[in-house]
Amino acid sequence: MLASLGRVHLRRPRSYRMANSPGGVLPRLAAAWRALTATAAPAAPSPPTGAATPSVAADAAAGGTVGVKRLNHVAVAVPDLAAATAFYRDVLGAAVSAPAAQAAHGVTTVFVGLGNTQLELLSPLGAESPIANFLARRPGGGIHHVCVEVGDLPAAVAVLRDRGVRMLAEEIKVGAHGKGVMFLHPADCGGVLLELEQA
Ligand SMILES: C[C@@H](C(=O)O)C(=O)SCCNC(=O)CCNC(=O)[C@H](O)C(C)(C)COP(=O)(O)OP(=O)(O)OC[C@H]1O[C@@H](n2cnc3c(N)ncnc32)[C@H](O)[C@@H]1OP(=O)(O)O
Repeated sequence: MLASLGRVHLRRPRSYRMANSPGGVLPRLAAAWRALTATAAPAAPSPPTGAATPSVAADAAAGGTVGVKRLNHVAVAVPDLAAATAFYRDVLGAAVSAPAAQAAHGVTTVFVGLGNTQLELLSPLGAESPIANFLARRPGGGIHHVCVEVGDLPAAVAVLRDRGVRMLAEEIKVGAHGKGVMFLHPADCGGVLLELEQA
């Protein structure tokens, strides 16, 4: 109806009335928009791209971050180093290093090249090897630790100590790559034995 009692009523098209009826598409779109805008979280900042933290030492002083960088290696404790080396070299076709005794760490290591990272095969060396208990509990071997690089290891250790993360050595030691390393207690790192290595 276009007019009634002297007043002009403009009637909307039937398609609009259907869309705007209860349960129609317009009220549903409006409800969806209200729900979206009420719950939408602010956009998360982009993840770091791997660039070094400008000053980890400054961060440490400010209670900041460690500035963790790339994965260096995943270590696998093995009961038979020769057999494990042969498996990675001859069966999987990976390049493997010669075994190297790491007397200061109580292990013998073989590195397995994987292109984007490496595996470190670990075998006990000496009676006091820190992997002896691990292998006693898992005679077949298993993933022992994860090693990530940091730009400034002493500063990273300071940050972590400040945050109550337990170090597994008093001082930074020289690791398998001739660089400083520090192990962090697995109970403070989500059950993972974490090794930090100077990049
Ligand atoms: C050459 C160098 C390099 O890469 O440069 C290396 O690789 S040297 C690689 C070898 N060196 C290291 O691993 C040095 C750091 N490791 C350590 O200080 C030790 O091995 C600990 C990780 C503290 C474990 O000491 P220990 O065997 O005497 O104690 P434990 O057997 O009673 O274990 C204490 C608690 O830690 C847990 N735990 C032990 N080893 C673990 C591991 N590899 N990953 C995750 N959790 C582990 C146990 O389940 C237990 O948890 P619950 O209390 O919940 O039962």
